[in-house]
Amino acid sequence: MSDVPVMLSIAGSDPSGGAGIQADLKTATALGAYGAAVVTALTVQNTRGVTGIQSVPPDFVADQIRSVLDDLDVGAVKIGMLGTADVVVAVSVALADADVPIVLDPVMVATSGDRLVPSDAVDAIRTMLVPLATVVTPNVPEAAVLVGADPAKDVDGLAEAAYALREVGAAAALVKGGHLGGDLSVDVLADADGVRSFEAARVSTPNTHGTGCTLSSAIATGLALGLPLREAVADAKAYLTGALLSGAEHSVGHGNGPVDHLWRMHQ
Ligand SMILES: Nc1ncnc2c1ncn2[C@@H]1O[C@H](COP(=O)(O)OP(=O)(O)OP(=O)(O)O)[C@@H](O)[C@H]1O
Ligand SMILES: Cc1ncc(COP(=O)(O)O)c(N)n1
Repeated sequence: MSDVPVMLSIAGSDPSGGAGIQADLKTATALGAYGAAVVTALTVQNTRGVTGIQSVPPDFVADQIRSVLDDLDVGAVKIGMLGTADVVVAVSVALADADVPIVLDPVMVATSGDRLVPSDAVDAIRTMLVPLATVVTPNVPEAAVLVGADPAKDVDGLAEAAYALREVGAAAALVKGGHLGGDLSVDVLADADGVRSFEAARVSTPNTHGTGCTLSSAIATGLALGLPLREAVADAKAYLTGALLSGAEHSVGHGNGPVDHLWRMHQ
């Protein structure tokens, strides 16, 4: 009997199914891992936006994490929306001694533009979680907030922000360029070996709900499967690009629809 690789997502719920833990579990499943999930917050959300947030008590989030880590052989953790500063603290304490790769998606704002965490939570993410991360995966505005600089305007700016995040204490940083526009969608990784960029043709589609969640959980799944970080990022980017291309052909909801997590099954 062989062990199943386990990816644990610690994130918020998106009841419309395209982002948050729902995206993470679909991604882990699609990529061949077992997906486990600790819920940190409930959102009232659909493809048009977020209209409510109910956070889970911090101790209850920590208890969920300990319960899963005590029992399952977790190969990698993905952290997404945390909701409040107290939940950030609880998650950092619960994970402090866990010997497992951590992918930190410092979720601050949804695709719809709705804010998902208050500003004191951002400070806690910077000081308590970034130093625990194997890789942190901010978009352009999130990277700017975390390093206290102007938002990147081009690929060189992505690299500068990625370097700066290593100074803040992340072992590696992947700054995502989805917000930069252009024919290519470029993300830049800074790790101990230097800088590498990951490019994909930009997909012309409104259906981008959940891209950030999907990329970070795909990276965590790759790490849980035993891939080195750069390979996990390359595979995750290819998986996300396929999901965007297939999602552009399918319609779910009436706003920014989701990517198609199960695109390989639909081919
Ligand atoms: N239209 C697109 N075509 C191809 N790749 C894209 C597109 N939009 C975003 N991406 C990719 O999706 C990932 C997430 O990028 P983005 O910078 O948008 O992060 P995010 O803001 O966290 O996500 P979201 O926009 O879902 O909130 C990155 O790998 C980015 O390059
Ligand atoms: C519960 C939850 N978590 C995260 C996001 C960000 O989603 P995106 O990947 O579109 O930035 C979201 N909209 N909802």
